[in-house]
Amino acid sequence: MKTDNTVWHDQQVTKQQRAELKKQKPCLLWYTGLSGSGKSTVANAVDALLFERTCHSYLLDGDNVRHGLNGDLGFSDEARVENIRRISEVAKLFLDAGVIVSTAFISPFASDRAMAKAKLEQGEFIEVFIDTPIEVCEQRDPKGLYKKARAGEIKDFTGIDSTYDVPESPQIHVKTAEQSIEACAQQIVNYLIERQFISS
Ligand SMILES: Nc1ncnc2c1ncn2[C@@H]1O[C@H](COP(=O)(O)OS(=O)(=O)O)[C@@H](OP(=O)(O)O)[C@H]1O
Ligand SMILES: Nc1ncnc2c1ncn2[C@@H]1O[C@H](COP(=O)(O)OP(=O)(O)O)[C@@H](O)[C@H]1O
Repeated sequence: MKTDNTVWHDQQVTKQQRAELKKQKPCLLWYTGLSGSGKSTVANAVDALLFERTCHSYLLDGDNVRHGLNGDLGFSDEARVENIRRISEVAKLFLDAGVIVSTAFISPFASDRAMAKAKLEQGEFIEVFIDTPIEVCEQRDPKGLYKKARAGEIKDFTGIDSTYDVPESPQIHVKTAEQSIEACAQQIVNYLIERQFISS
């Protein structure tokens, strides 16, 4: 619970100085898509390409964050809202440190993605829609979760009995059923170069 007795301290080293040191413009690549759409795979491939280019990046991945920071949260609508709220706050801290951040969460609700965007400066939030038809996700089923959801063993499964709001105007639209993992990752890195978040 926030109290009235806390005061914001400006830090001596600024976000801009940190970014200049790293020779990059911090931003948040916000991956969103169904389970099995390819968020983790593509985000990891992008992160590896950025690392190769000596960029300072970090990936917050849904499954991993749910093991620690958000280990107390389930998959009700309320829990998902709190999950995204915490992630967006953590991502903002990373941006303050001058880092290029990727978050790979289903983040099914448009209102939560808008909330995450609103926390950042103009242009920093880059919505990356990993657009993969549910039939393809279900066929891939890398964790066997669709099978369990169809069998009624998992409730509130996104795309089956829980909502996914399709992004209306994502900055980057990635179709993993039509392109290789490498091509998807390169599409995102090209966007960062074109918008001068990183140098070519
Ligand atoms: N009910 C239900 N619905 C959707 N997903 C489920 C569910 N239960 C467990 N899982 C597994 O949890 C991963 C999704 O976690 P996220 O934190 O990305 O979800 S959310 O953004 O809060 O909606 C998701 O990971 P990904 O497959 O990587 O998306 C699943 O492995
Ligand atoms: N072009 C592609 N982009 C991303 N993933 C792909 C692609 N083609 C096949 N896949 C496979 O789809 C699966 C996606 O799983 P994952 O990345 O865990 O998705 P999510 O994080 O969205 O749940 C992986 O097994 C991956 O190898």
